[in-house]
Amino acid sequence: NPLSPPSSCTKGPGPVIPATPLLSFLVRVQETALQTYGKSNFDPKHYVDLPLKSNLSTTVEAFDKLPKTEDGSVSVKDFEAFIGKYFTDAGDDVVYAEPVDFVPEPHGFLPKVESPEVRGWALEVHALWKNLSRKVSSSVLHHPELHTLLPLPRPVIIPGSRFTEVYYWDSYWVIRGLLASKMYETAKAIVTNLIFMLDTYGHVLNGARAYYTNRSQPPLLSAMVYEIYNRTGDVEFVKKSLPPLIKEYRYWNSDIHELIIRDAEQCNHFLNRYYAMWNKPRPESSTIDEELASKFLNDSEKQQFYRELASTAESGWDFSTRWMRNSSDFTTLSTTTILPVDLNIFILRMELDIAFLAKTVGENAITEDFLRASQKRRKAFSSIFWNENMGQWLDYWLNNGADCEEPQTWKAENQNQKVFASNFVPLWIDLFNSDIHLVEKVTKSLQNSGLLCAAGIATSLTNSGQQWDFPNGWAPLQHMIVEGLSKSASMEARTVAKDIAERWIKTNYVAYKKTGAMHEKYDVEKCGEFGGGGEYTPQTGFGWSNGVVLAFLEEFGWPKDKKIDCD
Ligand SMILES: OC[C@H]1O[C@H](O[C@H]2O[C@H](CO)[C@@H](O)[C@H](O)[C@H]2O)[C@H](O)[C@@H](O)[C@@H]1O
Repeated sequence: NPLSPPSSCTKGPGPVIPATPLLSFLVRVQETALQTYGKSNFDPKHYVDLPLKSNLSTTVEAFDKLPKTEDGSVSVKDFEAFIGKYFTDAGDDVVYAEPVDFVPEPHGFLPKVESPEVRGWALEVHALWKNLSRKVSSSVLHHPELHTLLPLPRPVIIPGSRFTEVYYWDSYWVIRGLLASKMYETAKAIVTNLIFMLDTYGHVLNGARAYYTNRSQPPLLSAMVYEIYNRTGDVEFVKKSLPPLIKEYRYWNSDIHELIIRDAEQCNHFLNRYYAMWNKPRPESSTIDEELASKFLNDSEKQQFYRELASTAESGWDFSTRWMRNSSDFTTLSTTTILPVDLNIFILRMELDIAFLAKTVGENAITEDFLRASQKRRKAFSSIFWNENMGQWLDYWLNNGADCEEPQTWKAENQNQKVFASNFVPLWIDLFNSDIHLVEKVTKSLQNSGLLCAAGIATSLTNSGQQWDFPNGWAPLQHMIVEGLSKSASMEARTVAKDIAERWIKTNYVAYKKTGAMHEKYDVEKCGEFGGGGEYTPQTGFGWSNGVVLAFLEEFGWPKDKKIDCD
């Protein structure tokens, strides 16, 4: 791929970004906390989010002196006294920031929402941007060594609850909502922060914490810049963003994330996978990962499993049977040997966005290069991911032990024929949704897939207890599929899009009225119920859900007399 950096592909164990001394110490504190309190209501992330009051060495010394029993536990009294003396509360270093562009009812807000009831709720959701707006405290800026929270120059919108830092892919849907709320400055500030991370660490981090430096998340920075430009026409913003976007493109097409597949016509395709630069337990979930890995006796198997866990977190779908070779055995997680449909769609979108944005600022040579790259990837979608019988695009499984140097030959049996919402994400891209015959075929396939439920699109058909599986529905997945279908010239596709959007709006509304909150995920089998499963308790707030509801209400509106309760 001529747009990729030169390959420095090496065989053997992959790269690792070392943890900071503070982070390694907080993982020890987390382990002791688990021994001390036990598993019930234990959230490991809490301990790696604790800000230090003073320097690390004094704190470590005090920790080492705590009287410990043989199993590593400390008395609750001693542990609490230690935490109180040496740490401020988790979240103390993330402070409220008044959004500069928030007004209670923006001029021209959701013009198609005529129902007073729905309008009232939409204004409450809009007001949640104020609750979720944060900046780093001055201690983070002046003493970053005391915090795992990373210093960022501008305010952010956080997802909410335990997620008190900005997240990469969440920000795309947060921004879609902010644009409906006419909060353009807040939207641009988020992008400025993500670009700051890209400049500082070489990639946009999963989130703004020291424990996320070893991986990214689904790459949607170019899509954020595109949407903001589309609303504001701010050419200066595009000029500033273009070089970082090209830098990010190179990151995703560098050796660890890029592989070559040779199709039946002997044509090579450069495609991408998730791959974290980490081979230990995820610090934010260290106690959980260690327990999960306990079945492996051999160190190199353990390290590979830890890399799979972190790479799955990079995918944003943590966790799901989608990444498991055997869907009933979590330890068969194999994310690094999968070419995911959605990741490759995000990179195709990056190519198209960069081509468009470069044209906007007169960089025609860049436009040409990126259009060429997008045409190649478009072909790869037909040869590698498309399955004509199913009318869906399927993830492609690499042979075990894949390395980046040797092209692998495409085999039909390596397409994962299980149904996931991600199989329909290509519809989001105009190259696909503008083809009416294709859209009609894929729409039929979606209708027959089993994913369409009473309250939205299910993530998969497998009820595994993982959060990115049935019966959970996630706002980003609803949005990409609905937006794709609704752009099509096919009447049938547009009707399906509107129907899904209405079901999703209803379930968000009814759950909000019942619980007083917007939720991170919903149960698509039961209208008005939030989702569950996974390694942490269900969270509220919630950035991307708010963004998608506002974007749907802006697009589809709500008539004056239409009911909004669950039928
Ligand atoms: O602490 C466990 C994991 O939590 C995050 O993942 C989930 O929340 C994110 C924020 O809303 C979301 O982006 C992701 O899709 C969710 O699965 C975090 O991103 C993971 O890295 C972390 O291990």
